[in-house]
Amino acid sequence: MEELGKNFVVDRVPENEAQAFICRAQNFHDYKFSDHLLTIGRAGAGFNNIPVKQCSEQGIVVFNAPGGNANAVKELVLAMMIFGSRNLKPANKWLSDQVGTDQSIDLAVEKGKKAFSGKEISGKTVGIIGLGNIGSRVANDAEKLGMKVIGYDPYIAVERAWEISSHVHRVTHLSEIFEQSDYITIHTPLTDETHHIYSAENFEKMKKGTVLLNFARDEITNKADLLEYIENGTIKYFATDFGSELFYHNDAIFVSPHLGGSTAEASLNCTKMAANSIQRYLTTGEIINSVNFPRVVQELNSPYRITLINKNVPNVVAHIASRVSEEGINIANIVNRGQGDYAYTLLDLDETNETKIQELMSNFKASDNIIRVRLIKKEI
Ligand SMILES: NC(=O)c1ccc[n+]([C@@H]2O[C@H](COP(=O)([O-])OP(=O)(O)OC[C@H]3O[C@@H](n4cnc5c(N)ncnc54)[C@H](O)[C@@H]3O)[C@@H](O)[C@H]2O)c1
Ligand SMILES: O=C(O)[C@H](O)COP(=O)(O)O
Repeated sequence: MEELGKNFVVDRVPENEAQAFICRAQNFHDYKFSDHLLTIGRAGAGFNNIPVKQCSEQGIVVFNAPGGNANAVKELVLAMMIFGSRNLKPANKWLSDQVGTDQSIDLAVEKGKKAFSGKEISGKTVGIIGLGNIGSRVANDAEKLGMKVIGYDPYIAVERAWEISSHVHRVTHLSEIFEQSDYITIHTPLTDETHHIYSAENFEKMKKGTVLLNFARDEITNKADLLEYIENGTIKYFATDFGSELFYHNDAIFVSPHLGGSTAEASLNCTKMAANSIQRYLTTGEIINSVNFPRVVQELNSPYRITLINKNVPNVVAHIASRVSEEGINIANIVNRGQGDYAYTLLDLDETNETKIQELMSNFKASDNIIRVRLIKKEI
């Protein structure tokens, strides 16, 4: 992988000696991370497969690839809205059950096709929950396809808000999405708030014949409630990226096997983004696109940089500064940023004496509240 540069080997070290993992959606919740592991790059958007809290406690910086697969998901979602509207799943099943000559099947088709007459998406209302990298793209393109678009996202990022067409109407209550939409799609992470958003309480508010989509996470849907509201005609069609035995033989449900982000383009984008973040972190200590540590970018102009991951408690910076001063070293630059319970420090030193630097490192390693210490030597 060229993004990692010549100083890194890929796949040729035992797992418990690796400094970095790059992964997709495999579950790490029961995994014991070795002390060698410094970072994990999730080559995708969702990171609920990674025990982020545990990683923070161990000083492991977790990166994801925001937006890297957003176009792929958007295209599939738009396709699935049309697929559901045009009854293509039951129509295809009906057609494949026809027997006879081409001529007799043609006759049956012309007679029987009216049973599958669909609806156009143009002019209809789509409600989008979550206007991040994917939701904002779905919103803009649905609008271009002639739809009226309403969106709900109480935590929308400023950059995303700027990118969204002024024709997209933002609603402030989730219930408005369920009450007003002909199509509903969700593009949020799985959180306590989004868990089972698709359940009876909200289905009850929907128009009869709504097309519902879930290409975010399985646990967003309460499956028993979903089947009940398909049965009573409220939900005309459900398209999802997450399978269940309950779904496979239901004509009103289409399931793809977690393919939203599975295109050649998205896989390459995400892997490159994760590899770039990891490479930058390992070689410069800088952090971009981390899900558990703040963004810290600072050019290295000194012979040595020490990076510290510490608990976000009072006096840590003062403690760092006094340890440096005790060694008679001059600080060239210091950046400290906190996020939640943890903080990250880049400490650039005007010092070339390696013995002094190593003593300082040992002091830091022995300090309370400092979880991880790394030394980076400026390449000349
Ligand atoms: N099916 C797939 O293959 C696939 C691919 C990519 C992402 N995903 C899923 O889609 C999710 C979204 O991806 P993204 O790239 O757009 O992420 P993103 O972080 O760019 O956007 C998520 C958006 O959801 C919003 N949000 C969070 N909680 C919310 C809530 N309770 N109500 C409304 N909005 C809320 C956030 O403010 C943010 O704008 C991912 O977390 C992942 O679970 C699935
Ligand atoms: O969150 C994501 O990016 C998607 O769920 C894609 O997961 P994948 O990398 O396993 O395809």
